Amino acid sequence: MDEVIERLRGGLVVSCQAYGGEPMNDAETMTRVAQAVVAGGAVAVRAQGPGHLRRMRAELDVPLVGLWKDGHDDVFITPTLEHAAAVAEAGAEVVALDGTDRCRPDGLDLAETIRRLRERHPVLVMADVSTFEEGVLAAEAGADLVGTTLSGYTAYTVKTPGPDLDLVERLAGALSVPIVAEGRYHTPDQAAEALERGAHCVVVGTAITHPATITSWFAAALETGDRRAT
Ligand SMILES: CC(=O)N[C@H](C=O)[C@@H](O)[C@H](O)[C@H](O)COP(=O)(O)O
Repeated sequence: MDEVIERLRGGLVVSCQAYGGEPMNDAETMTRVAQAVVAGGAVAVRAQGPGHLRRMRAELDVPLVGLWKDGHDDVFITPTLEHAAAVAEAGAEVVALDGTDRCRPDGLDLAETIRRLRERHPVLVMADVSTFEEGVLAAEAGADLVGTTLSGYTAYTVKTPGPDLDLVERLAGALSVPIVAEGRYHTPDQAAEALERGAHCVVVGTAITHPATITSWFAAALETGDRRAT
């Protein structure tokens, strides 16, 4: 498993996810997207749901960072031990789960979730956190990697337009586990800066794999028309 951490070092992990009833939300399409990002240089793929993960595991050679989203509010990223076990059984080498210290739906705390998951599966655990304090607690709870994924997505954090690079730098300065920079990395420069500020690797999702959002950025810029002569 140390080998997986080494494969991630200094690299780009691309999150290949579609949501709800979106047209690209099927295992076949997301697996093709994942193959395309690997061809472009992604060292690993982050993906959602046992069905997508199983398909990707059969067709990709890179490590999979797997999660299972359930719900939208509070704890929704791989919320319970059973979700985590299903992600591991689908073939993910790294199980990404909510690493905040909020109550989990199955009543287990993070340390117990990680301990019981490891009893069942030889996986790495990535704790998705939203604050520095959560990152410290997640490392103490046994997480192998700590990601800034949830900064801006909890009730007590602010969603800045860009990534939370300060959180990356603080966590990297304080913890010995690898820090994964994730959340609103929209440009290559931002991703490179995360590595300079101590990240072990960077996860980019929307800006590479979510065409509806990328298109909306361009469409909005045309609608504003600020640059057009009046
Ligand atoms: C908060 C949450 O639900 N994040 C999810 C976690 O897997 C995904 O929806 C994000 O796309 C992923 O974190 C990558 O981030 P971005 O798409 O900003 O590059």
